[in-house]
Amino acid sequence: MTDTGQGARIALVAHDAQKEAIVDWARQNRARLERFEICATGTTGGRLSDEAGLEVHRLLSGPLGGDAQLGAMIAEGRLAALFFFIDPLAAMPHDVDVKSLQRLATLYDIPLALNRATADAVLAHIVGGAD
Ligand SMILES: O=C(CO)COP(=O)(O)O
Repeated sequence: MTDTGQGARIALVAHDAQKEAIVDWARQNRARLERFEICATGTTGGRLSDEAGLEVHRLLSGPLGGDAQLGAMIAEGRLAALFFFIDPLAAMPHDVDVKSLQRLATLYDIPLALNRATADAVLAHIVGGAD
């Protein structure tokens, strides 16, 4: 597993129906998230920056290659954890990219949170590692 210590790179991603939820979660956890270098897919990153005040490195939008960029980071050992608030009720045109990202996170044993409850648990875990 990639090191999750202070300053490690983490990624935040949310499908459209979950963007309010990830912004709300990020606001509530801003102090803890700021210990890390944050990457996000394009639209999610814009919202996190504007509405949660986080410093975010924005990648391409997910459907335009952002999920694939994150998958490459995982394969190269450059991502320590992935917070991916997925929409469980809608089909995505870029489903293959979504699946690929989840597969690579699983393959490379990256902490992967797919909903808010697990995001809380993963964040507590990596913050503990960063102390
Ligand atoms: O589609 C996404 C993840 O699969 C998220 O992309 P955006 O943050 O650009 O909306």
